[in-house]
Amino acid sequence: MQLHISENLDKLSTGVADWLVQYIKQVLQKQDRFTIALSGGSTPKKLHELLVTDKYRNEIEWSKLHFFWGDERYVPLTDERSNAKMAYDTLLNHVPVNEAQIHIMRPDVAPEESAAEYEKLLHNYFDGKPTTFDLVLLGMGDDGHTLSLFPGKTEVIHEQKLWAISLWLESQNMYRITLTAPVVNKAACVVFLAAGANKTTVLKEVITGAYNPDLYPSQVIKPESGQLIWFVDQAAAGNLS
Ligand SMILES: O=C(O)[C@H](O)[C@@H](O)[C@H](O)[C@H](O)COP(=O)(O)O
Repeated sequence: MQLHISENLDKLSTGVADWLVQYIKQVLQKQDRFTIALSGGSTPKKLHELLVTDKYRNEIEWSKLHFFWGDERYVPLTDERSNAKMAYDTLLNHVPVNEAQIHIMRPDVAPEESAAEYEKLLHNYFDGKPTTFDLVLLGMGDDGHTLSLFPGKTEVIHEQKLWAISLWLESQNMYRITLTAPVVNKAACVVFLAAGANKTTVLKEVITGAYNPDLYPSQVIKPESGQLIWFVDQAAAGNLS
């Protein structure tokens, strides 16, 4: 596991953007497609906004990237809570990609159907390959959740068969569609982004505490053969080093 600590979210985002450009180039030297699962939440926004500036935009072969999501709120694509909307608004509408490269978790069919459709899509892409996504970008909530694996949701946290499932999240009064640990843990590289003092305590528990994924679901992310990299700011890192 690698831990990169930056002074603040801006510097964290720049560090991730620099790393990402090099990683994409490295992967595309060996294959003609790069698969990335985007994270929801607010932390990735700054990274997305950087990637659409000339400095980074011109360094990436956008036509070779395929975009997936780690999880989605089951709300219309026009809803501000939609992870897909956030990605379109801050990234996908500003780079030369076409709809065939973008694979959303559909909010216009029943949640179970959307998850089942995504399950099929993922197997079409990754069955028979040594790893799944080239990169999974993840955030971590201040309760230690990642994707839509929330504390106490033991079935979802420990799902071992399906790669994509739907769940009812009573705390937010909405359905969620989420990838599960098995498909993420088969990725070639998993990157967590975490920033802010509200994550200090939980980050220390997740990274250095006893293994307790029912309380700290982010701990269930342990790539089998891929890299695990944390990009955090000093506020979240606290006295981690
Ligand atoms: O749909 C979501 O909410 C995200 O996928 C979720 O897992 C997010 O990454 C964390 O909640 C961190 O969110 P912030 O980046 O806003 O702190």
